[in-house]
Amino acid sequence: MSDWVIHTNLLTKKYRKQYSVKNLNLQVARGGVYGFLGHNGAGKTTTIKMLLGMVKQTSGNICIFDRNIKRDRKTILQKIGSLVESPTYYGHLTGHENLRVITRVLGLSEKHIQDALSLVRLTKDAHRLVKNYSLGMKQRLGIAAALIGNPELLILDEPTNGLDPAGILEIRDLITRLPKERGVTILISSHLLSEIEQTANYIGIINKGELVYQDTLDALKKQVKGRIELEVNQPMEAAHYLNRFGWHAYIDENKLCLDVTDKEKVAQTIRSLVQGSFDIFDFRRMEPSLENIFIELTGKEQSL
Ligand SMILES: Nc1ncnc2c1ncn2[C@@H]1O[C@H](COP(=O)(O)OP(=O)(O)OP(=O)(O)O)[C@@H](O)[C@H]1O
Repeated sequence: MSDWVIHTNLLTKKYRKQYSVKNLNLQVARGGVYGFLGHNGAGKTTTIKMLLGMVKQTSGNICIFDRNIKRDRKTILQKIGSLVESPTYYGHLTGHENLRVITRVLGLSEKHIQDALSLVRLTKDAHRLVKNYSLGMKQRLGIAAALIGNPELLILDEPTNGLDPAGILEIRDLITRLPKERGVTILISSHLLSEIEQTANYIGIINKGELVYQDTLDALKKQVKGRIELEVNQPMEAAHYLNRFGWHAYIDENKLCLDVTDKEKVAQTIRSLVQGSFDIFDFRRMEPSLENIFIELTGKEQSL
């Protein structure tokens, strides 16, 4: 058994001459939450639909549970729960009745319904009509439906889209609990870094169909540099002056900048500037931001 629940090799989808997904080598580890991040139109849904066999790849391979989707599609899909685009439900039925429709099709028992409702914390509201549910509750019902066959892998495409802050919190809580309580592996897509950052331990960033980053969230954080910005009387001269002492100062919007945030280095920089007789009018410490890295990797023109 490999470490990967999902493993794709050069996965590619072309619509006419346009690549939607290009040479994707996705590696989703067992038991964790994989955050699949990218701007709108980056190729997340297309990738997810290929994983679920809803869209046929142009080239490349998909292995899920160490099986090739081309050969073992049915066996693989039996172990996956998914929520792609908005969940479908009957508004005139209760949450419980909606799930019963699914268990009948799958030949599952009442216990499965109770279990799924309890996981998404909808037991109390199970006998209310779904048309009276909040958006967050409807989304949780969609996830309950995805969980009903006790899947090993849960794939959620932008599950918090359109939800209010309370709804987002509900889904976030659920995504954090499931791997711990059930050992489920989760792949969740989003265009919001802040969303993925809260729940995922592994990150894949897709940009214009290509994977531009894939590693742990911690590794991504290590790439993040903070910086200091100083307003000085002669910024260009000050940068040259500092660089003669081995600093890497640069100018951004007429501010003198250095990619340092640790206290000792900040103090040394200011001391050097004072010794060089530069006037310091203003000083700002810019804390490291994951968002900056995301923008760097995916292009500034599409900032979040
Ligand atoms: N059936 C299709 N025919 C032609 N082009 C398509 C089709 N489906 C998707 N695309 C194109 O593929 C690219 C990736 O779309 P996709 O929906 O996978 O992106 P996404 O990252 O999921 O974004 P969003 O969150 O907006 O859905 C887009 O340029 C889209 O227009």
